[in-house]
Amino acid sequence: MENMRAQEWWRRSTVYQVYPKSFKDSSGSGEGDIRGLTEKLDYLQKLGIDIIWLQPVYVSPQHDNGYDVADYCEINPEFGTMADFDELAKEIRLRGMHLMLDIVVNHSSTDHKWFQQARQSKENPYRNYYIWRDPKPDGSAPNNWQSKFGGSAWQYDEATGQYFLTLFDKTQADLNWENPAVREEVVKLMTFWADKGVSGFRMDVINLISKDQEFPEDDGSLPPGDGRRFYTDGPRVHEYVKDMYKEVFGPNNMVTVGEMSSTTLEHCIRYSNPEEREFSMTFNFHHLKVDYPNGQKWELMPYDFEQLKQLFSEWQTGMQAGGGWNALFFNNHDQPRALSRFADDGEYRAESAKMLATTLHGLQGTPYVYQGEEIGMPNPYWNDMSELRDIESRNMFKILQEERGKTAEEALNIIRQRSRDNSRTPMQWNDGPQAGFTTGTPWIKVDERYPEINVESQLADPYSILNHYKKLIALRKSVDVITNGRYERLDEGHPQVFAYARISTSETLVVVSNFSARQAVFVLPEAFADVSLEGSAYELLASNTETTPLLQREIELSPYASYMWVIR
Ligand SMILES: O=P(O)(O)OC[C@H]1O[C@H](O[C@H]2O[C@H](CO)[C@@H](O)[C@H](O)[C@H]2O)[C@H](O)[C@@H](O)[C@@H]1O
Repeated sequence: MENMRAQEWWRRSTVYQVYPKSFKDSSGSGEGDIRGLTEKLDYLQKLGIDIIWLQPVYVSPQHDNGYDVADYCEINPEFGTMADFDELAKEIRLRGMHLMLDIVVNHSSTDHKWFQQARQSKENPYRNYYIWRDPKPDGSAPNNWQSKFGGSAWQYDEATGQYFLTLFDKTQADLNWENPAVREEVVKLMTFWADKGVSGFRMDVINLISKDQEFPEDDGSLPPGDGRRFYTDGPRVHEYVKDMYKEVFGPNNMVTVGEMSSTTLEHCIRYSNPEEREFSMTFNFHHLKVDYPNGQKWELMPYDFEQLKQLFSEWQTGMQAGGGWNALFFNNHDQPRALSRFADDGEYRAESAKMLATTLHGLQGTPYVYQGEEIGMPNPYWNDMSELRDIESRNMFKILQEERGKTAEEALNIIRQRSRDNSRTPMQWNDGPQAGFTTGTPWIKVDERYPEINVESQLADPYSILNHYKKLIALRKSVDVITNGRYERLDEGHPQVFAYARISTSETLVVVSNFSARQAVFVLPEAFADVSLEGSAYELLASNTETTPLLQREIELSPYASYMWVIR
């Protein structure tokens, strides 16, 4: 396995996630596009990025911003043409970077020709591409499973008198992976993109593809009682993933990441241990639910810091022990900005952004940087619902009032903190009109703090958040212990500090971060008793304060201070 791992270049890589609609508009349409991304490749190369994860640019009615695909092998005209895509892929290759595409095959759009055929009649050859069930005798849905975007997971089709399954929006029909023809279609479409030279895939909610064929009622004995236990990491999922590896990922030597919704450590070890021949790595979301009271995303509470540290530690230790590999992230297009959620986006914005970055980039796994994170973009302030675009947020705004007894103001306050649109505002390139994102009217508002927070100003400042990211990305390539070191948590329930070590035979990395707005003192465990000796061989690799702190047993940390040292 060690030999196999050595060849896996992506273990030292950093991935940059591009939400194309908000990255860079080259045409003045108000929406980002492929050419806009091509214009910015030099920026990403200079940042040190190895892999660009491009979110869906396929033909789609855009009810869920591209996660509702109507044609898997054509480019949505709003994003450009296939020639634009080919040009992008070529320019990425020329810069020595890699392109990773988003593959969304738990479901397709109901606009897809397969679904349009399937709904014609029960006898149509495409009927079995989707999941259809008869109503209960009283005409209601086949079971009580809930859509992740709110409401029943079943949609009634008047014409044929059956329900079809939609775990997300009602226009995202779940594909029937039990049908070998569907699996063949998926291999075919992935082969199409592999043949175009893409280096890998990010597989959307891929652990939901195998459903319990009994489709049982969820009796609520296991929270959240919405049916997910019957389709999450389901009965045949590993078989299906292994087939994709055999047909596409393996032969094309691809880097792949599976997005694993509500998953377990045991399954993620199986998905990402190279001996299993499934994925290169997995995303899990447990650490991003530490502010969900009783698992409820649409209720508010301050985040549980101890739980956050425990979850990181459990996944670091568990994945190491089982030979799995983590995709490391604090931000993505579905999450509010981590800076506003876990730290301070006001007075200590710069310190906070660097602290979160240092904490994450010292861990084992492959780090993902979500556009705007590298300049410390915070959640924007939403004045009212008319400013929001996300389908989930709009559905939930209604549900919170109609079914959960919230006033409009309470519902808006929840949406402000939880909405996926928090991370979807346009990338802030400079302090010009619309932050340099578009010459037109942006599809979603630009955060008003852009004159202060933008790429251009941070490129010019050696101490900027952007340059801090650049340094961390480079360190992963030069300091071996960051890739291979054993993880050990160092703080024992410290109320403000997260501290850990990464240990190999020749190096020890120490990362200490203050997650609070107060001064903190942290004492390293006994094993580090001798590190403060003058002249001992340690080096400060990353810091977010103006001081150069000594590595000694007792470490003082100013608000949101964070340090990374290596001892050799
Ligand atoms: O919160 P989890 O149950 O662990 O699920 C993880 C995320 O899954 C969904 O995200 C992805 O699929 C959606 C449908 O294709 C798409 O809308 C989204 O953009 C994808 O990333 C879910 O929407 C997210 O909220 C969860 O975080």
